[in-house]
Amino acid sequence: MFELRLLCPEERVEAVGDALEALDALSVSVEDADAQTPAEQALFGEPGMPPPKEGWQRSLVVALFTEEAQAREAAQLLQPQDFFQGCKLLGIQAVPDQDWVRLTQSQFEPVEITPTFWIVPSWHEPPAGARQVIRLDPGLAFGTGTHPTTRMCLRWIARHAPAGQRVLDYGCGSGILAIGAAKHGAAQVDAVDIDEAAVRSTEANAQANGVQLTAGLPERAKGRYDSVLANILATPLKVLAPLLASHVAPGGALVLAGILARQAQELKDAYEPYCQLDVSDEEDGWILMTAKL
Ligand SMILES: C[S@@+](CC[C@H](N)C(=O)[O-])C[C@H]1O[C@@H](n2cnc3c(N)ncnc32)[C@H](O)[C@@H]1O
Repeated sequence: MFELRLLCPEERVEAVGDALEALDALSVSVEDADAQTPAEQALFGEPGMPPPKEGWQRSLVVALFTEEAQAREAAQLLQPQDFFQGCKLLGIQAVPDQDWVRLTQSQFEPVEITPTFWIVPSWHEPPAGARQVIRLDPGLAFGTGTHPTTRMCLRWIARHAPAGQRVLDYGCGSGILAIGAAKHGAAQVDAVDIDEAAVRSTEANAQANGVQLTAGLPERAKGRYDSVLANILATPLKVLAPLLASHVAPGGALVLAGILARQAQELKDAYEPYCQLDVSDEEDGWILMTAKL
């Protein structure tokens, strides 16, 4: 692979990027040409505010090509164009071969939920002492155990070991909570999501983990469950309050995540007609709220 490196003023970046893509660049990346210098510019605003400006004053534009000849031809075609005015060709250089798969994989390590309960990517050996292991690779659906909300739900499952129970994972994503419950002995597990891709991902992950569960769209959730887990977000959790509460069997547990610490009271209020929610775990500003019905 060969990369063509260009320096472009802010107003030229879009046209040059589009032209490079039209010239069959495999990828085009843009970064602040003044990064790591006193002239570096931040392009993010205060929370809730727009960014101070759309682009950097000077951008380093890097286009990747399979062949050196393609990179040279792109440079020759770009230089006489009107929209190239003010831009500068920095050079063409070979990109050393990398094992990209290995590099990506090396960023995903096994995740410890408890000393005996781990989430382990397929390319790793489970750590010694792991008794319940969820095999899961980063994929399209949310839930690979790297987010605090998922970890808190899994910790709850490990602590409350739902052996023999009927469990509902509402908003299953990758199916990680449903699989975790099955690995802890749940007798029947239903996993539902509004996203069809999540349903397919859950089915595939359940099979890869050798566990039985039923995955489907939300209407697949039927009747009452001993434990209902929902890691969504505060707003949908509030809307879903009557529905989720109606799926919990008398004496059963409701476990909600995806809630920021400052949203605790709103959630308590929304569920007050059905149960008393309490904060039972906290990690990185996220809370786990649970109730017995
Ligand atoms: C934050 S992910 C959680 C995934 C996984 N359960 C976990 O704990 O990592 C939330 C999931 O809820 C799904 N979702 C969002 N709103 C929903 C709704 N109203 N009903 C069912 N699923 C919903 C999303 O498609 C997404 O897969």
